[in-house]
Amino acid sequence: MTATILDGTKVAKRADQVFQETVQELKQHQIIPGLAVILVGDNPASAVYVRNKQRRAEKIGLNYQLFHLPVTVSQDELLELIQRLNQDPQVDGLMVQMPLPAQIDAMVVMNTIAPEKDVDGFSIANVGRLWSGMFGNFPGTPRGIMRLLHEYQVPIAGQHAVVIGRSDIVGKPMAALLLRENATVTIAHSHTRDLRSLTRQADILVVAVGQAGLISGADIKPGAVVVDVGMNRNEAGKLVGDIDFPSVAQVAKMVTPVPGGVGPMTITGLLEQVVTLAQRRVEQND
Ligand SMILES: NC(=O)C1=CN([C@@H]2O[C@H](COP(=O)(O)OP(=O)(O)OC[C@H]3O[C@@H](n4cnc5c(N)ncnc54)[C@H](OP(=O)(O)O)[C@@H]3O)[C@@H](O)[C@H]2O)C=CC1
Ligand SMILES: Nc1nc(=O)c2c([nH]1)NC[C@@H]1CN(c3ccc(C(=O)N[C@@H](CCC(=O)O)C(=O)O)cc3)C=[N+]21
Ligand SMILES: [Mg+2]
Repeated sequence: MTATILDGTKVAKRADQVFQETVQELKQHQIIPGLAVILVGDNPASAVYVRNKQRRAEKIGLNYQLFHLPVTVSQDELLELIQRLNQDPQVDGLMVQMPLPAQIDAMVVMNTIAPEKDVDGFSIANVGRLWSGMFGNFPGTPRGIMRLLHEYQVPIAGQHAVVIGRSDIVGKPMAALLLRENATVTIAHSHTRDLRSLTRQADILVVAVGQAGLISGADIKPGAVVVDVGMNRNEAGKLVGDIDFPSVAQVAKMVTPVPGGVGPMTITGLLEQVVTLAQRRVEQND
């Protein structure tokens, strides 16, 4: 058996076409959805993601603004910029690229962004909304993954989903979204005993650790759907995920590649969030 590839690049392109049409319609209401991204310092990986975001945002017609601050910026200066953008009616969505330099407290930053503009969904208001089943802004990666699973009509209700990783930006919100759609969810992390006995029970396995080759074909249930969030560089400098793709593809029903899987869908999740916020602006005007 060889697994079907969950093609994030293809699904992301299709989503962009839909978003582009929605943005055109919004423009007839004199609304141009705005996304502001704050990048601090010159982390090379962040530069790649921010460039990808900009390309996609401009393609669908968003008013995209990048604020690139030096690595030495003070926390107060960063907070002042956030407060100014919180007030700016042109800005529907505002995000600060992670990671941040050591002099800046990411928790304070995330909770200074107005919750209604917090398109990453990192603020405590949005985390609360996520876990209590309300409408809110939710992180791009899990949002994008849910969209990918829906596109391929992966059943979720009643399935056993195992999420490896419990970070605030991937693992926890992933578990919350799967739970909201009635999966039975297990969250594993570095203290989990006998990880493999859990992964072998998963109908849906999401791997978000940051360790190349963590999961191989022998660790999964035949016919499972495997989502690889990991992004690692191998010895050759090539981008690889957390799974041993060739062996997993022999056993799984569906699997995401790296690159071209979750990465592009993360940006889709973000753009979807910005467009949704701008649509609400129209509804409020009507
Ligand atoms: N494609 C995309 O769009 C994105 C990709 N990523 C990538 O996904 C990966 C995870 O990112 P992120 O969540 O931010 O990472 P974190 O480092 O914040 O979290 C990693 C998680 O993995 C757990 N873990 C570590 N080792 C093991 C192990 N041996 N067995 C089981 N669990 C383990 C940790 O457990 P504990 O909590 O106990 O420490 C932690 O919960 C990274 O490779 C990152 O680059 C991230 C965001 C978006
Ligand atoms: N505030 C904040 N929000 C985030 O959503 C956020 C963040 N900080 N910091 C870092 C992580 C990571 N992330 C990715 C975005 C795009 C790709 C992406 O485009 N990946 C492509 C290409 C990658 C490449 O070529 O290097 C792919 O997988 O095919 C990956 C990862 C967003 N994150
Ligand atoms: Mg990917």
